[in-house]
Amino acid sequence: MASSEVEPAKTILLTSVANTIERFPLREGSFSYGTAGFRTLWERLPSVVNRMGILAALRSRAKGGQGVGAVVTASHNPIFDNGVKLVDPDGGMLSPAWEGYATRLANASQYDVLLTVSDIIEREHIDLSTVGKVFIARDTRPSGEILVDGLLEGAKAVGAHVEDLGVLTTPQLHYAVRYSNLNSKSSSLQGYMENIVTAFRKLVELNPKGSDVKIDPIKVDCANGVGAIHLKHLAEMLSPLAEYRIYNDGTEGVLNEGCGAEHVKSLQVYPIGLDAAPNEHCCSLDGDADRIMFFYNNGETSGHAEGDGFKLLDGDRMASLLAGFIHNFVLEAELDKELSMTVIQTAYANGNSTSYLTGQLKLQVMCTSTGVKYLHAKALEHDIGVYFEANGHGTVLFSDKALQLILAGVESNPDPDSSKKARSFHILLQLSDLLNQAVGDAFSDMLAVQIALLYRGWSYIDWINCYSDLPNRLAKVRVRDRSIVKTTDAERRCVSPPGLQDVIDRMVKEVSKGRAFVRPSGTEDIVRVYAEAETNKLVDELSNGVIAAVFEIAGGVDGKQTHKSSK
Ligand SMILES: CC(=O)N[C@H]1[C@@H](OP(=O)(O)O)O[C@H](CO)[C@@H](O)[C@@H]1O
Ligand SMILES: [Mg+2]
Repeated sequence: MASSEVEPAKTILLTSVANTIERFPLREGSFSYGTAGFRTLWERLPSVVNRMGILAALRSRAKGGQGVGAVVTASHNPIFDNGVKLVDPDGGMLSPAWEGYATRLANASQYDVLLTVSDIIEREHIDLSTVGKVFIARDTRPSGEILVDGLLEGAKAVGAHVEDLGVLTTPQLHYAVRYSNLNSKSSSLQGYMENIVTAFRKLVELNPKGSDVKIDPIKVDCANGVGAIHLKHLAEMLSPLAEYRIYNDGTEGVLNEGCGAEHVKSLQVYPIGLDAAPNEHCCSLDGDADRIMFFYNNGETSGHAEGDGFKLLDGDRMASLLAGFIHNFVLEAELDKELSMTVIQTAYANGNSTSYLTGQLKLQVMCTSTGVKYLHAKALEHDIGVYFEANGHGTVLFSDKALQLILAGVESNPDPDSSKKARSFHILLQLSDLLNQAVGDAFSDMLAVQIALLYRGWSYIDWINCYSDLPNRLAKVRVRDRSIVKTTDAERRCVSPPGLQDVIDRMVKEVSKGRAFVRPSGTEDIVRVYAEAETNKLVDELSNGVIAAVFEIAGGVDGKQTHKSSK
């Protein structure tokens, strides 16, 4: 574009931005684009969401018009919260370099919005002759419909074509964005569904034990959220091969209230309305279906009615099951010399899961900071990257090199029945289709776990018997200013406030298998304290000691702690 044309184009764009933001006045308070985008009470969000529409369109134009996504969701949080998160053209989280723009835009006065937009156009060398493309989706929150209007307006004001995909799970939106920019798969919702259904069916057929097997039915708590809508459809497509019994489908209960992945994980109790008979396979999705927790009732009574016999299989368990399962086929396909495979965890992974992965399965394990974007980025550095947060976010990524080698193996061994090696190539290919390559996805994770258990002939009991979790505690401490707490070494060590880490080190040294760390939450105004040790007694001592130290050294407020749970 000739430079003389730039200024008028920019003036038109800024006028259009000025018009849209005027309709969505800034609310009180400050906003920060954190681990999960922006999240707060929905009434505070109209201006933020409108500005994220503007930013999504700018991001798309900066990427030469590739599709970008914006999803309106507050995941596992209460129904009156909402949020907005942007999705990059590869289907992953917004580039960290743009998170700063997001925060700046969200807090800017009306006038500063124009300056910020102008600044982004200059810095990112945005060619104003490109047209942007923005995909929008939302979860089932009633406020979503209102907020989406602002998002739509913002994106259109910056000259983007907007496609409102309606009520989708967060991973479905990530998938749509990714494949709208790649031509390898259909990016439509139907395309998403057919892709995982086909991969699942083929994997059942490829089972080395034969395809005439019974898949254990699974009870799925959908947290009264968007997962229920799409799981109903998925269940119809997979019937009668597999059976999904849907609970908390949103027809009666309230989103995330007494149910969902966060509820079962933090309280270690069954979701409301789901009666788990001993050893029945169950799981819980969160409100936007990007994470999943598995659980069962082991039949023991503990006098704690809500959680009697409750046994949780979390993200660490998924990492170890799927990593071991996939590695086995990598070995059988004789790809282990050519492909690097790594499991990525965060500091919240139970120490015994890490020992199992490295000691028993002989796999490489790496640790990153909390937040899917960090795990995802690290996974991309490897040919096969298995990443899971303990709380159930995660997937398995296959590099282009891995896919090429697997495809070449399938092409030179078209008959999976010809050898174990041949079958392994076919299985790996289908697993790479089943597992969402854009982001962690409760549906594809659930189906992948079912396949791994099916092939192994395992129940949840066999799965849980791989290792036993070290007793652990996760607590929240409210402090005056959590930004003074700074960490290093993938958040495992605290460098500020001074002296805190020394105290933690001294306490950890005193307990067998002790480990503890503190970090400021990226999503709540609190400091998180994690501790684990060999016994419940020791972990309580360690956890309480560290909580007290944080309170004293980091400026605690509101009593010693606000919340504590065992994982
Ligand atoms: C200990 C923990 O579960 N932390 C969660 C939580 O982050 P915090 O930064 O700890 O608030 O929310 C993130 C976004 O959903 C999720 O990625 C992460 O795992
Ligand atoms: Mg979620």
